[in-house]
Amino acid sequence: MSEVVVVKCGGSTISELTDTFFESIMSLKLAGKQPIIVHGGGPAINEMLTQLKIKTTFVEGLRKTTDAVLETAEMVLCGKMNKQLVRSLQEQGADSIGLSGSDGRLLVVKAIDEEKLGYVGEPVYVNSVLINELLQKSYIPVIAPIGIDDKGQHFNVNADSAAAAIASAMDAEELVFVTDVDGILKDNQLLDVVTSEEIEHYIQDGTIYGGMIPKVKAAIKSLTGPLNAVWIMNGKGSYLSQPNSKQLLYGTKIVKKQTVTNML
Ligand SMILES: Nc1ncnc2c1ncn2[C@@H]1O[C@H](COP(=O)(O)OP(=O)(O)O)[C@@H](O)[C@H]1O
Ligand SMILES: CC(=O)N[C@@H](CCC(=O)OP(=O)(O)O)C(=O)O
Repeated sequence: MSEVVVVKCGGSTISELTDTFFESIMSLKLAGKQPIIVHGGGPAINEMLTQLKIKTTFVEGLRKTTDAVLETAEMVLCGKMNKQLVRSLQEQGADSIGLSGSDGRLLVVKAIDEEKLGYVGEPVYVNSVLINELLQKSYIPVIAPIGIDDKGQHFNVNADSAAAAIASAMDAEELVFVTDVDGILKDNQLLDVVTSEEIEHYIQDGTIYGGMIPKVKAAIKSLTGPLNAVWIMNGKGSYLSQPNSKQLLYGTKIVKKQTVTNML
């Protein structure tokens, strides 16, 4: 199986993604890579919850998920956001297929803390056999972050952690978080390369906050496996259209530890 590239599209940027982004995904495919899209949809869930007058709160970046919140999140993520991405890829000629993590038990999860967070799950198993079958049939899977537990209960899953779990299970070559900023910023400057250790420090001192926290935590967790680097970049960037020109990458590269080359 050729190299898997997991691209996580943040809800902050999905509605802003242009044809160039979707063409880039097709370019990856044409260059012989196997793109997998995992997406979020936080702002769209917020909007729908407001319309339905359902209260929502966040605990450490995770949405406390009651029955009503779960129903709404599933509707928005698996309906609206997932189909929007599937359609945009199809418009570029891709054979994209939309799934949620509960379809085919693709993303098995366990509750993080039901009392504190309700139906919020953390990934414990990824059905990589199913994903591989789709890749072999040349589909681009587009995966919504809803998980299922061993009793069949559905869960809301942070999309960054879903993407990291899928990248690890698929032995991905690359994991790219596409968001609405160029990467990790410190004093308004883009950090080109950061290590897991530096990230812990930046969370402590408040440089990294809010929605960037689940992203960097998911990145650090996935770096404990074979993956060597995780990228955070802007949905409006041009990297993805240049799969063979890594020197053109623009964003933050998160690495396990500072390599000698990086320090020079
Ligand atoms: N150090 C940082 N550098 C850049 N963005 C940061 C940083 N710390 C927090 N953020 C915030 O993280 C946001 C991206 O996370 P989030 O809104 O959850 O995006 P997504 O929906 O793409 O997952 C940025 O828009 C920014 O407000
Ligand atoms: C548990 C939890 O917080 N789930 C997220 C799922 C969507 C998501 O992660 O979307 P972004 O990538 O846009 O942040 C939520 O309900 O907002």
